[in-house]
Amino acid sequence: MSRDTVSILDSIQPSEFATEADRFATKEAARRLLSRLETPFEQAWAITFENSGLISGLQLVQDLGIWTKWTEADKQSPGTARTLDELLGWANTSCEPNLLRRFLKQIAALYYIEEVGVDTWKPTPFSLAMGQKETYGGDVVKAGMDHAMPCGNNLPRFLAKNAYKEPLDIATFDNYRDVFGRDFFAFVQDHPEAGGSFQGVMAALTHYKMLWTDVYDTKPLVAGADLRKPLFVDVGGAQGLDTQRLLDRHPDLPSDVLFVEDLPEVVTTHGKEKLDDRIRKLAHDFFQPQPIVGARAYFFHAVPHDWPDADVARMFAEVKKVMTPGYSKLLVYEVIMPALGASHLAATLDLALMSCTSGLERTEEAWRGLLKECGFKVLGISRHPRALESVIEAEIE
Ligand SMILES: C[S@@+](CC[C@H](N)C(=O)[O-])C[C@H]1O[C@@H](n2cnc3c(N)ncnc32)[C@H](O)[C@@H]1O
Repeated sequence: MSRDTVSILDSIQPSEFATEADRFATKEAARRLLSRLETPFEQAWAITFENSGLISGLQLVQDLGIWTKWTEADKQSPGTARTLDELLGWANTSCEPNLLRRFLKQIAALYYIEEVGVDTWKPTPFSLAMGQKETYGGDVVKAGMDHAMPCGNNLPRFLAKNAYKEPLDIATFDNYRDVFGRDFFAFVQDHPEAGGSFQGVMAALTHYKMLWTDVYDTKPLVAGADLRKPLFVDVGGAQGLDTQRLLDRHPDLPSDVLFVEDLPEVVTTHGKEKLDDRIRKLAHDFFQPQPIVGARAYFFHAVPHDWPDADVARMFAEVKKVMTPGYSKLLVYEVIMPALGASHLAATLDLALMSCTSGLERTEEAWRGLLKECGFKVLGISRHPRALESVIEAEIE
């Protein structure tokens, strides 16, 4: 009975699922299964010691340049097993063989590479993604090292010494500043490596999440627009993926109606994604006067959630000043936290925000209250059962 169960579980492959929703539902069931099968000790050990060793190993192999070389070599000869000597030969600096071996043993024991003989491993889709820039897998791991882990490590002590208040004031009470001496967005502006890993996570998440154009029907927005004026301003738009998606949905849009705004070093340094030439990128601080006046839509995706209410009110006030009443829309593509059954992605993001930016994921009630306070009327909320986020459409009240 038990052997049959093991072989059935071992035989399940992602390719057999008809839809992404089926794959996801089965993965979640497997997670629940693991939480029933693991002993409390196994769970505590996995959460702490396994993960801290694993993330160190993944980063070390990345620093040595081995993931990239392995992925390149695998394109020539897919699935080939590689020996320790071959992997060491790809390293960009010398490394003691037994040092690398010790890390690879743990990475294999946790199934992120496949051990097929003594000192011999095959890649997995995960390890190949670590070596491929376009997947941003390496950035997600590095951002864990740069931001999430040091901040998470500090958070319980920080909250204890601040009498367990919710951190909602960046200027006076911010965990990131407690760790790094400056708030998150100030710090990443002066530290391009840490800023780059954060931008990589953003891009990875945006690729992973549902297209906003599948959650919100963009046709009425475009049909009702005067295309002699700006159409869409993606505020804090990072690499511009959401603007590209709007253009993909409406491929006949003219030049000079689509704008992506972000901090100067994001616009100049971290833009890895290829955008259509019709999209204009601008360096703009959203707490300063908005330069694109009278656009049909000002779009904020995963931007307000980085900030407490007082700061969101300041950024919304700048767009409100240039919005045309009755024409311009405020579009906010954000998590709406349910009272019951938040997904682990939404709940984890919420805590990452608390830990790194004094931000938060908001409930529908909190969103409605905040928008009202800022002088906006909610016209509708577009949701999709499989989407992490919803699009709140609002206009000037
Ligand atoms: C969580 S990311 C979301 C990025 C993008 N909208 C997305 O969903 O992928 C927040 C973005 O806000 C930008 N940002 C932070 N402070 C800013 C400011 N004062 N002015 C403009 N952009 C800012 C960051 O650089 C970052 O790209």
